[in-house]
Amino acid sequence: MAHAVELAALGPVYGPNPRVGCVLLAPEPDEGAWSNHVGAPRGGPAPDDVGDARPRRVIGEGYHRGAGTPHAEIDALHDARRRGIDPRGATAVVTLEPCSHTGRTPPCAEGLAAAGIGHVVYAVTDPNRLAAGGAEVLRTRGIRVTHAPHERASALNDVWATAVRRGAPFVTLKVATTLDGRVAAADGTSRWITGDLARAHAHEVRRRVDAIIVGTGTVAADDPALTARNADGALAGHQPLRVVVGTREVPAGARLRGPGGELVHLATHDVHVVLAELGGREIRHVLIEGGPTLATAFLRADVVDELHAYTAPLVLGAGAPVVGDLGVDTLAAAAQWRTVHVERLGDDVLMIARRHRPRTARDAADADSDADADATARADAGMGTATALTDSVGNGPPTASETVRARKEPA
Ligand SMILES: NC(=O)C1=CN([C@@H]2O[C@H](COP(=O)(O)OP(=O)(O)OC[C@H]3O[C@@H](n4cnc5c(N)ncnc54)[C@H](OP(=O)(O)O)[C@@H]3O)[C@@H](O)[C@H]2O)C=CC1
Ligand SMILES: Nc1c(N[C@@H]2O[C@H](COP(=O)(O)O)[C@@H](O)[C@H]2O)[nH]c(=O)[nH]c1=O
Ligand SMILES: [Zn+2]
Repeated sequence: MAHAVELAALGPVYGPNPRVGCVLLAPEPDEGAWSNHVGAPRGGPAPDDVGDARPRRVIGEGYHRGAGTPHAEIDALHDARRRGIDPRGATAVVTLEPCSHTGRTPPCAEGLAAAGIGHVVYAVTDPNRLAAGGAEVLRTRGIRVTHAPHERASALNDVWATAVRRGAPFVTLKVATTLDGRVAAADGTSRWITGDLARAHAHEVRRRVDAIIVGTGTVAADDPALTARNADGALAGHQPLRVVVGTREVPAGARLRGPGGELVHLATHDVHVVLAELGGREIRHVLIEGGPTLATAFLRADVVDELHAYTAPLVLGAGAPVVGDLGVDTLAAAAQWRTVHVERLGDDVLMIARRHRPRTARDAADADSDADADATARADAGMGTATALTDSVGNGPPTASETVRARKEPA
């Protein structure tokens, strides 16, 4: 399963579909094929999560490359056939329950059954109600099915699964502030609060989300392009949707209208309308980069899942605060957050925190493992949301990006 997770991680983190990996194992233990077994322990065979006394030969592997392309299981079956191997009787180890539905592609449960697969081991129950039920379909075909929960397999699609269960996107709120929590000086100047490394980091995050949201106030003040750019300034291959919220028009010459992701203007102040609209477009992960008005509206509605707070060593003493009144009049009424990652970026510091919401009975029923939710969130900070983040809360190693101080992103 660990190798299936590695394969899954090769897929795109953005887009409507999950990252899924699949490894096909030969039906019988095969002494001669030791060198083909990825991760075979040097000291000799050991039980693996397929339940065998010793690892088996890998006869095919695959992963999902994004909506509309073959699912991991089908990709792995193709791989076996490319190798000239008949997968009949093989075990399919897959990170997500095989799908049972005809969506953009045919159902994998049927594909595995048709290929004569003898045993399916999967890590995560599919939270997508349209696609779920593949395990049962396989059982009714007489195929042995094992559910083997795996923390990293869950963590890999944590953001996606949250969005799919909810039918609305996972929400990340990014703010770049001074030490005294200001996003602009008294005269309105707001560029160059945080440095180049923070900017590069924020662009890396943009490359991983499906949509970026700002309010019309930010469009008017900053004229942002809201594109995802590589280190050399060139547009990244994946461009998130650019969403502007508010009643004012986006000016004809706005940079937002230039090259980049599709521009969507939502003339509303209702955050739930915004999220429903984006959920309807299969947007799984949104990044809010708006000003204090938008940040306040989303926090007040308690729809923010993750906070990315970039803090610069500047003290202004006056100027717009990052967030307005949230209706919190006593400490006990404040929303609870848990820090899942801290990183120094030049002179700035990034803190990533996840909203801590007690699990409902439904969440517990949906969950695949007993893994602590924070552990999942920390793992996700490294794989799902921010880039190359280590679990560095208090004890992580310094990152390669800790050396240079530079300037704030011009968006
Ligand atoms: N440091 C940072 O992280 C950032 C700083 N900034 C700075 O913030 C400032 C702009 O702040 P701000 O005007 O708050 O920017 P916003 O992006 O939050 O836009 C606010 C506008 O959006 C519309 N709007 C959308 N939703 C709501 C809602 N729920 N309630 C009320 N209005 C809503 C309103 O305009 P309408 O009348 O059109 O409906 C409102 O005036 C600039 O100085 C900018 O440089 C901006 C982004 C990031
Ligand atoms: N195995 C697996 C998925 N399994 C299920 O299929 C759903 C998407 O189906 P479709 O619209 O046909 O692409 C997805 O939400 C998930 O529930 N999806 C994937 O994109 N890749 C895969 O490898
Ligand atoms: Zn499938």
